[in-house]
Amino acid sequence: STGGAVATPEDHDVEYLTPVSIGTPEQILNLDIDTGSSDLWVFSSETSRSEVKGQTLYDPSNSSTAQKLEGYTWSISYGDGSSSAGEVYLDTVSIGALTVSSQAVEVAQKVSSEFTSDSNNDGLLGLGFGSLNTVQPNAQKTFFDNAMPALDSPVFTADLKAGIPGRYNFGYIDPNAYTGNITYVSVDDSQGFWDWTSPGYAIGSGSFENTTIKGIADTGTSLLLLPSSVVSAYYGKISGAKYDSTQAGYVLPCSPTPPDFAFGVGDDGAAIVLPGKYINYAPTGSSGTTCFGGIQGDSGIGFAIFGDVALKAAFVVFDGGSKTLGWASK
Ligand SMILES: NCc1ccc(-c2ccco2)nc1
Repeated sequence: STGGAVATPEDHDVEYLTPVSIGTPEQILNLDIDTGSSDLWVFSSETSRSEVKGQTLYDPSNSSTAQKLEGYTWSISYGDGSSSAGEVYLDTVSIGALTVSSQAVEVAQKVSSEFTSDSNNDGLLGLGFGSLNTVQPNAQKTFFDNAMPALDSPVFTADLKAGIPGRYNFGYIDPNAYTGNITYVSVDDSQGFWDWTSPGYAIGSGSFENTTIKGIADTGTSLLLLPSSVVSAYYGKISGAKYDSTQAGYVLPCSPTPPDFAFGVGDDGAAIVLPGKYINYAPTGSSGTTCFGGIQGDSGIGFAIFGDVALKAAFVVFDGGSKTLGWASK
């Protein structure tokens, strides 16, 4: 089997939302597919009314295939400080033509203000490794883990794009979605993440800097978070760029277009190039003169995060069979 669906960017590509069908008859919710976590949770009929503002709600009582897991609960908090918690059902979940008949659907009873104010986001679909799942008393499998045995190939791919819809596919690699070769690298799944090591970076037309950068491929994080030495080297090349403590990040003049940023993949010289315009993440004020940087520091996290700013420059294969990541330009 195979499947897939469109991934539509929200403002500034802060996140990408994908239609997911849940229950019988189908209830379609737009979920944030997140390779950095492993819970599938949704806004629901059980979500505190004061914490819902425009989201589509999954109502298990309207699904003939919903089965409550009595006594099961979940609670999750994310790196950005947001959180949610609730109870658990099993139901049929589909992404395009790919259906999992008994998927754990975690219904939110509480969500933090960040989710409440994100009116188009109806929940998250985690595609990290199973060890990150928060369901108690027994952890539940991700959609990918449940689907994998039936997939033509044990993979899913992320083809996110700047400002326009891209796609998540399951079970196959679309040869028309990328250019050149796919370079595969090893993954350390010991922390539950798609954790890999880049050999270094280059700024603009500059020489390649060999420096080990260990980090996670995370579709659920907006920015590219890198070691402070790399971030300082990048913004040091840009007149007027500075760390703004009020914005809690590096800001830069939106014009002229900043230099490209490339990160290495594998030991044969392959690299993914971020066009400089991807680093103009969003204007900080109404004038549009100053932009918030799409590359920021990873201090305090313990690893780099290759979030959407990086991923949207690549075609990425998440290989659950070999536990590798494949990177290609496009
Ligand atoms: N890295 C997982 C993740 C995804 C989305 C969010 C989110 C959306 C709205 C508010 O917070 N938070 C964390």
